[in-house]
Amino acid sequence: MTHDHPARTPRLDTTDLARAAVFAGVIAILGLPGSFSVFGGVPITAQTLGVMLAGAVLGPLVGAVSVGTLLVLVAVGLPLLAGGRGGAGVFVGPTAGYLVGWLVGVVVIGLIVHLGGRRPVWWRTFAGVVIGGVVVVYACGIPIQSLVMRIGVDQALLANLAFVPGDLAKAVVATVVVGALVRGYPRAFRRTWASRAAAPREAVPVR
Ligand SMILES: O=C(O)CCCC[C@@H]1SC[C@@H]2NC(=O)N[C@@H]21
Repeated sequence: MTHDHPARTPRLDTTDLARAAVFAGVIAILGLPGSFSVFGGVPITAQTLGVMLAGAVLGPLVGAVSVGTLLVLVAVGLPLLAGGRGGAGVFVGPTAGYLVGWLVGVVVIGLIVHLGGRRPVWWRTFAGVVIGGVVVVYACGIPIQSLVMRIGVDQALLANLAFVPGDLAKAVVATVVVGALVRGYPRAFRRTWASRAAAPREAVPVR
């Protein structure tokens, strides 16, 4: 005899943590080419590509663990941000809002890309990385930048236009990479929290 088991609360296991650590490493490595400062101490950086990939591949929960881990390591002083920066000071500087935006953004990306627990399709991946990895990151970053630098939000917004072409290019690269992974290494997406949460309830034997 069997009956439906209530939907399981997905738990993080060691594989999830290992995957989160790998992507925290990917984001850190993408900081190695350095950064290009445009205006007011907010650099152009390839690390946002890593955030996009973390959300799109790992999903919202493991993606958040990945970015959260990187931010904790930065806060305790590891020089993991582009240009070899780190330390608690960055969380009160002009880029503080963007860093918070990475954490919120990775969750939004994961939720959109893995909507309904389905495998990523290109248009949802692109929409997810643009909304979570660009719109959400700017929405968190611009107000804090304007506060810290004591400039108008409109001025900060205008300065941020410099990031748009590069960030859209990163969104395209992230979409292509995720598409290639879906085709060539679909296992990469089997363990996302969203897909496990949406999995059909298991029929468990009643003893
Ligand atoms: O290194 C830091 O302290 C965080 C950098 C934040 C850079 C922001 S993220 C969105 C936009 N796109 C970029 O390439 N740079 C800015």
